[in-house]
Amino acid sequence: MLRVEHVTKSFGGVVANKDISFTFEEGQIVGLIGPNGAGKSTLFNMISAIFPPTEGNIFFKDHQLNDLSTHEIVRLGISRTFQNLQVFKNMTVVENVMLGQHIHSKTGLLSAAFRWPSVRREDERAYEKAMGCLAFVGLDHLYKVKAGNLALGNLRLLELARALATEPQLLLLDEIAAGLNQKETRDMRELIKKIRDSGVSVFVVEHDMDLVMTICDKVIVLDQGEKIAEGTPKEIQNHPRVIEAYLGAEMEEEAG
Ligand SMILES: Nc1ncnc2c1ncn2[C@@H]1O[C@H](COP(=O)(O)OP(=O)(O)OP(=O)(O)O)[C@@H](O)[C@H]1O
Repeated sequence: MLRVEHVTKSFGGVVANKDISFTFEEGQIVGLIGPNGAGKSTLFNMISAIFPPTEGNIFFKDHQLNDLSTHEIVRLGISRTFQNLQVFKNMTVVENVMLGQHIHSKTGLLSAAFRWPSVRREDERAYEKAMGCLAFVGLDHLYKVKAGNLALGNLRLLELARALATEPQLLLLDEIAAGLNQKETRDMRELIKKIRDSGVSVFVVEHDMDLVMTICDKVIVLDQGEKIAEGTPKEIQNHPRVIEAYLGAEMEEEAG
């Protein structure tokens, strides 16, 4: 479904991703982990066409993604959530999800928001679909509430519903469980499995190891921009380079 081939991304002198390659089979939940600054968000940003790789290629079902726009990526069937929530606080929950169907990137969402009255008139079906997505994540009862009044857990569900509204085949979740309490994290875990079971492949960047290790079919580990390991959760947990990378990061934090 997804092929990342020798991808490198440099920001000036900083090499955020260095010669990364892997494949992603359809129907899986794959985890992308690594210490802070390892390059996880950079890789997600390239797969969702926020920016292109400096070198290498990314393919989704044989479409090369390198030069596509975020609109085109969404149309191909890739959707994502962002680490920093991107909701319109003065709009209702259902309106936020409807906007997501029109466009997905930060700037795209903004321009859709400016066109909001016409967007709203445009499509009865968009409303029905948005309500369906809200029901799927368990947020339909709050459809009329202003997004600004939602607690964090529900905001994350809203982002998820909005990403699902574009009917993705591949869903990228960037730290979807960050800041959630134990129960919310457990519920999120079940929801991610439910998404996978509905036929959507899921790629998760996550710091919650428990979540990653219990739901992922495969885990890819980055450290300082390089892929240092790839395997089943069990293989990854016992992998010497992974242990070393995390211990190293912890020791750096303690020292400084
Ligand atoms: N737009 C940018 N300009 C310059 N440097 C960047 C940019 N984006 C990321 N970097 C650098 O690239 C490296 C990888 O960052 P990235 O955000 O991809 O890591 P991460 O694994 O997602 O980290 P975290 O877990 O803290 O979110 C870091 O050194 C970061 O400072």
